[in-house]
Amino acid sequence: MPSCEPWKTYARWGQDYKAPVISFRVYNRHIVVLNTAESMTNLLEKKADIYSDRPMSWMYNVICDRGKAIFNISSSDPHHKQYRKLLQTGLGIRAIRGYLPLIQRESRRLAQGLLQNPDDFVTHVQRNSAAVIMKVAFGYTIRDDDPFIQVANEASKISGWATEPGRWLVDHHPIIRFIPSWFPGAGWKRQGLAWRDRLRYLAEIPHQWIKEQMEAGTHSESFTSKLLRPDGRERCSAEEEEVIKWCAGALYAGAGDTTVAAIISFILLMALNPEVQKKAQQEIRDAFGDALWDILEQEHHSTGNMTMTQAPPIRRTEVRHEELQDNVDLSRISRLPYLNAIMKEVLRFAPVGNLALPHRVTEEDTYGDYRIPKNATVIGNVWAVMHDPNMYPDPFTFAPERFIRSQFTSEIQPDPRQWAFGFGKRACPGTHFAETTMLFAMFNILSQSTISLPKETSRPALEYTTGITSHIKPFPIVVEHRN
Ligand code: HEM
Repeated sequence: MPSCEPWKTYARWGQDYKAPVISFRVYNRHIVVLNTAESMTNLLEKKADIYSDRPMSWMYNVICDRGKAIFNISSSDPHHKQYRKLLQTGLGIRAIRGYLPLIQRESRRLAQGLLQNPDDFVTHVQRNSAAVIMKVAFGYTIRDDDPFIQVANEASKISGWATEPGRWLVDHHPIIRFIPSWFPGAGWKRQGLAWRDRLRYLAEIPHQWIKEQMEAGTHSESFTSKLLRPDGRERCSAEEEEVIKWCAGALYAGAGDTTVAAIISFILLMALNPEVQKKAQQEIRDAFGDALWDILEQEHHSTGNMTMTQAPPIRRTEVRHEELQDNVDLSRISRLPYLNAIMKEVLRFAPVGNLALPHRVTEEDTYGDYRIPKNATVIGNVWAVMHDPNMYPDPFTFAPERFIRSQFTSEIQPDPRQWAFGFGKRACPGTHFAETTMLFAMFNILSQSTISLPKETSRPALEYTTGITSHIKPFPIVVEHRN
């Protein structure tokens, strides 16, 4: 399998064979790649009943005991429905309205961090995402070098190693999972069992923390605390608690890398597209007038010499924040048309999940002349659709105008969110949350600063990271206070 940007190779194979669907084998596994929007809709959406399972990862699901996590669990397991219901409520539009002040506060902190220390922009973006999701999931306020972040990052690293495609023979020859761990050559099994213990331990840390806070009455309300004491009951059952733990863990796992990747790509794309940036800044000024600018201006002068480790004094920030809320209806930020168009174009131009997550088909099926065997791994090539010139003319140009009706464009191009967030019964339950986090980060960054390339540097060629999530590889940028 191609190890670098495989989505581009799959798209090229599709073009070479003039086929919307390509397939190949890796050991004994049948892989089917869907390269067109039509094939994805016809199979992953319209036949979601048979296309929504996940391929089995024996190393991760069984040896590391992660089969119950929402990302891996079978869609026929009743827990999957239960998880999705809880997450859809916890991440739905109504719940998000309650998180807006938190998202706004952390986005402002991100924008200030960028101004103070632009070289570390990736760290600021990671901190922003972690701060929001830890507060939402556990009511936990993170600090710099926070131990909980290290816990989450370690779990994410182990998960990455244990699910690396093609690395573990047991994924292709599951019979060897019965080999005892002491057996010569069974180092992989000893490694998997060690990871299982570590992952269990790491998942317990935030869960035990919130329980202790609740006992002591010192917690702030969060996704976990609300579910642990449902409908005024003193506590939930042990089985319900297990479900809550898996769901809360999914929040960090789902939000951690994804929104970070999207915001990093946004920042770099703003440096390369000054006209787009200017237009968005004008839209913000037109929509919110001078009240917002006065507050930001005062804030800039009072925090001008601050470093990131010296966070703004909480009381003053809170007061300003309330002031801002009085003057700005936060939900209006999500409705700015050009900002929304930029968000869609970031998701299209540099998709976060180029191959989404793999699905498994549970029955043999046909699509046109193609036979799709039962148990095949089915991959939607999101990148191929987002760069299909028939859907998005001039696909390698960053142009948010594609999504805005005007006198120059007769037709709006398709909304890329229908592919960016996956398919059928496995479609991302964090969509609204992700969009809100992105829009608020974009709004605050553009309100406070202008991003550009360092003087006298030429425009860098774009390169992308390869992984389950992907983003544009960072290059040097300049962030200046926006006058
Ligand atoms: C820009 C941000 C994001 C993108 C592009 C994204 C994209 C995706 C994609 C492509 C999938 C796989 C869907 C499939 O298998 O067809 C997925 C699944 C998932 N995402 Fe997201 N996601 C984002 C943010 C989030 C956030 C913020 C959360 C939670 C707070 C989240 C939670 C999840 C969960 C729990 C799943 C697994 C769903 C399942 O297997 O049933 N995601 N996401």
